[in-house]
Amino acid sequence: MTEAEAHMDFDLELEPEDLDEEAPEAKLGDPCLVVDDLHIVYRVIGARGKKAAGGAHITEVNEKQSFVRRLISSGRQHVGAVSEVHAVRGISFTVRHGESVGIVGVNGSGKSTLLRAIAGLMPAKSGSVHVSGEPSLLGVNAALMPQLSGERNIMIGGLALGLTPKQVEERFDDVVEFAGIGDFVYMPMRTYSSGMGARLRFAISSSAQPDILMIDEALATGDAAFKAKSKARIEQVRENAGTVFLVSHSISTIEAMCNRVLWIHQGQLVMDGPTHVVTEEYKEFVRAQRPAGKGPGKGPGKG
Ligand SMILES: Nc1ncnc2c1ncn2[C@@H]1O[C@H](COP(=O)(O)OP(=O)(O)OP(=O)(O)O)[C@@H](O)[C@H]1O
Repeated sequence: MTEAEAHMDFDLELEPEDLDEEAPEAKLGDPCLVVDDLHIVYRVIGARGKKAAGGAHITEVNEKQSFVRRLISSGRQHVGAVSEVHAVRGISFTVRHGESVGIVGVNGSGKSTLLRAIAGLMPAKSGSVHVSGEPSLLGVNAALMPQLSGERNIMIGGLALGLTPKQVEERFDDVVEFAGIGDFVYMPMRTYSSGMGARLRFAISSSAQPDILMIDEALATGDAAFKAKSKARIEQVRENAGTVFLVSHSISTIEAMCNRVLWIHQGQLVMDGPTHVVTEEYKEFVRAQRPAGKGPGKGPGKG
């Protein structure tokens, strides 16, 4: 089984506790996020090949250098060609307050890149992201530091989300309890399992009642009890007219938590609609890929 197929199996994994659950009806408010024809490009030095993970497009960049520039750089070590990975290619959508939006797609399709762009952590090559609301939208992922203890990261992450030091102190015990990391909170974050790290990030980012709560896979790494707690917290955010974005390979988690789903493939939006309509199509697509045994070959809607 290829790595892509292994992930696809995980995609379709249904957990018994989620089967009967559906995301509650959303009370929708005004638009709070507009993504307009967004393009995100990574520049990679020394890369070769035409396709990256998930079929993202790679272009080798032939930079014409001036005579002076060539003269200056002639003494430097040659680091290879510069390539561009076009990870998000012309995505547009609008989200309203109170929506809970899931993002699905095979590995490397551009989900995390899109989330990071919405969080303001990735510059757009072209197009734009317009956000209304507090800058607590900032994902804490960028702010957390693996060499520092969980305790220090709770403070840094809380401050990055706009809390005062006193507010962080008041919420400290709740964050540790929610993340279920016990005394590990005094250890450097680099010693955490990926699940512990993900749970702590979720606990920090949801402690500030953000306008837009963004979750990347954290829920997939938690047990049933953590999922139940997370679901309650997501609903709390939405009740306060917040918006939730969730990237997960667990379709059952997306179905339990989201009212709307965006399906991204090779950096493009292939479907945007009510959760079950999109997840059914997506599951069909993933199943159709399996017999070929070669991972994601054809794109959706390409026969
Ligand atoms: N820092 C980077 N530099 C260069 N290319 C990158 C970088 N990060 C991601 N990419 C490429 O951009 C494309 C989209 O990656 P991204 O991580 O957004 O996909 P994803 O859908 O979140 O994948 P996964 O489900 O595996 O987490 C992939 O082809 C990936 O290889």
